[in-house]
Amino acid sequence: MTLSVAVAGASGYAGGELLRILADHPDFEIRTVTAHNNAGHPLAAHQPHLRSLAHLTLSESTPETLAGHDVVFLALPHGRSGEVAAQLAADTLVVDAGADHRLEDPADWAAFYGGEYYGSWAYGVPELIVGPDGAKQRANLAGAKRIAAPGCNASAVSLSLAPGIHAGVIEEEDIVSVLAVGPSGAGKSLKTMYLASEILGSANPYAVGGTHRHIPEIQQNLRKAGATEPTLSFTPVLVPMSRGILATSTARVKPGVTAAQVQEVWEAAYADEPFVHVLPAGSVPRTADVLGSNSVLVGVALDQAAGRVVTVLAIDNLYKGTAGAAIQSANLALGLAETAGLSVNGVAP
Ligand SMILES: NC(=O)C1=CN([C@@H]2O[C@H](COP(=O)(O)OP(=O)(O)OC[C@H]3O[C@@H](n4cnc5c(N)ncnc54)[C@H](OP(=O)(O)O)[C@@H]3O)[C@@H](O)[C@H]2O)C=CC1
Ligand SMILES: CC(=O)N[C@@H](CCC(=O)OP(=O)(O)O)C(=O)O
Repeated sequence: MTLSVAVAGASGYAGGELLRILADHPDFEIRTVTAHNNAGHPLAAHQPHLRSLAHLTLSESTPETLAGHDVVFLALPHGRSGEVAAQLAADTLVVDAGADHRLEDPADWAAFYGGEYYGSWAYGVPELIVGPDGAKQRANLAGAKRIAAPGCNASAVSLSLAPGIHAGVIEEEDIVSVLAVGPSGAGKSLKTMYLASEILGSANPYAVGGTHRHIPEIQQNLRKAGATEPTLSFTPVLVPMSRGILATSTARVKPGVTAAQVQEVWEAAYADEPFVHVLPAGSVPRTADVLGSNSVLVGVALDQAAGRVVTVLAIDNLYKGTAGAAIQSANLALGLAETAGLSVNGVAP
């Protein structure tokens, strides 16, 4: 049976990537695409690379235009998706690419976002370890009607560290994550810091000093993996690549843990995962290896002299970091094959 789909925020980067994947998904038919200032325009004016969808026109992102679909994907600014989702039918599967439903503690929401708190939904990273027995988040997605897709950086760091936290081979305090990120993570809105003249030839740190909004989301994930009060220094650095995240995380190793044990822990955590691949010992990924795919590549090493485990993880922020996670989670919620419509193969060079 083909399921009808609406994508809100279809003129943006996350909306565009959702549409690109959904266009080739065997179980979905895209019926409605919506925008805000650009409502009324042909979709092709904003997503000219989506040739098979060139017949579609952008409507307003109202509850009325989004009603009557089996699945609604929201790729709207923070605050807006919470407002729209609250007006959608309870039996519609709603997947939010934004942050409005990710945080379980209203105090975290107030501290890092502010404004109305809309409550938390099932978190859209199926591969995350969320139970003391090693249970994965996919179990909580089966049959869900409301799903919060992750923050792309939060997903990268959480997937990097959850195996080590769960297995008890790393300390949960004094974690340090530094990420190289592409500007598409910030969306299409025009801001000076994302101009080509500011980005090309430069590496620009931002949200330095514990202010990034993904910090409470990562801590929430690490608690589910087994941490009690994880502390994390998190610094993203904007680099000149349109897509991609390379997350380098380090954490103190527990006494007596060997390099072979560290490799085994990460391999065991992701052994059966279709999209998360642990590289052989001594190998680390590049962002170029995952662009355009739902793949997560992670390399892990033990820095004996520093007494720290180092993980290096690469994802495409728009694919696995957002749209791929949203669609993979929707597949699980709907009882479809988890991998339906999603590719492990990237584009290169
Ligand atoms: N880019 C990324 O890598 C990631 C993005 N996300 C999240 O996805 C969501 C969309 O982000 P992204 O695609 O990057 O952003 P863009 O700026 O590229 O797109 C925003 C979309 O929202 C629409 N929009 C803007 N203002 C309003 C409004 N007031 N009411 C309704 N619609 C509006 C825009 O329409 P119009 O063009 O007509 O103005 C556009 O379609 C955000 O919540 C973001 O945080 C999550 C993970 C990663
Ligand atoms: C380059 C850049 O600005 N990237 C964004 C990624 C945003 C994201 O993952 O989405 P949400 O805003 O929905 O959390 C950032 O670091 O905030």
